[in-house]
Amino acid sequence: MANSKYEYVKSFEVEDKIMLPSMIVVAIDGRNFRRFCEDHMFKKPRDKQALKLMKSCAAAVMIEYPDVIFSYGFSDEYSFILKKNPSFTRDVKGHLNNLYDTCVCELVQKREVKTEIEAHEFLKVEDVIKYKENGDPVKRLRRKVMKFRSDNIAGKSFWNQHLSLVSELGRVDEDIHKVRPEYLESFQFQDKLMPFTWIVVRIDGCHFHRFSDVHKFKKPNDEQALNLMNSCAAAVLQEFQDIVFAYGVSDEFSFVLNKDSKLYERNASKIVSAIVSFFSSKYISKWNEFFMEKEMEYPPSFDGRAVCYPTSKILRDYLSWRQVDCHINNQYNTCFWTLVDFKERTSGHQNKRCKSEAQNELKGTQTEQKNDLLTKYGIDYTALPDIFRLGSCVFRDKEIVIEHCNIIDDGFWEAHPWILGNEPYPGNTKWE
Ligand SMILES: Nc1nc2c(ncn2[C@@H]2O[C@H](COP(=O)(O)OP(=O)(O)OP(=O)(O)O)[C@@H](O)[C@H]2O)c(=O)[nH]1
Ligand SMILES: [Mg+2]
Ligand SMILES: [Mg+2]
Repeated sequence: MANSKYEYVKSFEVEDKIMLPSMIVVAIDGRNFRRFCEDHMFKKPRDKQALKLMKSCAAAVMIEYPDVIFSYGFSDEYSFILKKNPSFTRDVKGHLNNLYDTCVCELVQKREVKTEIEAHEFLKVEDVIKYKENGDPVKRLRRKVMKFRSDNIAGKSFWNQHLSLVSELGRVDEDIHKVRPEYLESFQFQDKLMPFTWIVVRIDGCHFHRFSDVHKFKKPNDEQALNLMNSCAAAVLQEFQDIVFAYGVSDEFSFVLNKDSKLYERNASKIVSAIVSFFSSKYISKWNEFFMEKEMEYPPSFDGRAVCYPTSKILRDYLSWRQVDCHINNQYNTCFWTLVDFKERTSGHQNKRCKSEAQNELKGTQTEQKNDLLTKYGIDYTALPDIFRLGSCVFRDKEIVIEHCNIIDDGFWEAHPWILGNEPYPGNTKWE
């Protein structure tokens, strides 16, 4: 689907792939975790249950992402090591070949060391990881995650004992404690975002096609699901004062940080991971507020990326691009599901043919033809709720508000000049 004069903004998305054949380590660390531990009365100095919870989450990460071959954690942090040539293609063949042992390590005090190995068998179970366009399931064999309690991962003997790791990571020649920390730090990927530019963090639900199917979201738009997304975005604005505006549609949200923001010294991974993680936690904790009668079958996850836009004009073009995309997708989906619904009702049964026929009928149609089609089926597109047609804006106007308005035309920005920093916030005497 071609998209408008605004599409040029894509050229600001810089390539941020990590050079091959580097080994990637993703280190995560609890944000403001001291407060979290106090609020939840964790035992001091170490809460065994909390450590177990961390360990169980790390194991879940390794099952979800088979490219992670080793992880190591203590306190509120975990490091995940990815194999040298990450696949990230979730096809069956690749993953059938990917059946190898992995382990999750947990640091324990020397006194507590147990040599016993706790092995969890997940083998020989096939999980459906997603569905193809034609509805066929894509399956993957579950992996075996081994958990070790060990104090000696800094010694070469540990590594050299585990042959499955050696084949992925290579043999270890030196004891790790002999390596200087400065040497290790020199490998840290510096991803500072350009100063004095608008930073946009766009997050997007991972495999939401499946998530919305499993949770039987209404088609093409589920208002409660969108309200949940909006409420999470409002919580993000409450938490991160540097975010001045957010725009959301479907399973995505774009968060705009103030041009002068110094959040995490403009370190991209930190900013993105903090927002994505906060948003995901909120989505899970707020679920029951929006879906009282629907249990969450499994927790969703989101991914994210940060892009810098040098001027307000380009930032606005970015937001216009997303809103045009919202319109194009919504119009298409409304037509598609109207056709499918009609075909299913008239043929008396649900089948794949209805979907492919609807797809063929819509191929190559322009806006006007789509509107005509909807009129034929008694639908006035312009009368559909704004939240579906325009997406959602979240911003501060004395308090944090959620609105569904046209952000392409000047009107919105003229009515809210403080968002892009041209005026102080309403009710504030000082500039924010
Ligand atoms: N039924 C329903 N589905 C929705 C709704 N909002 C989002 N979705 C689904 O979520 C998908 C979002 O699209 P994408 O983000 O491109 O696809 P994805 O499945 O999340 O895949 P990745 O983002 O690549 O992980 C849509 O294609 C829909 O299937 C909704 O309100 N109702
Ligand atoms: Mg998605
Ligand atoms: Mg999406």
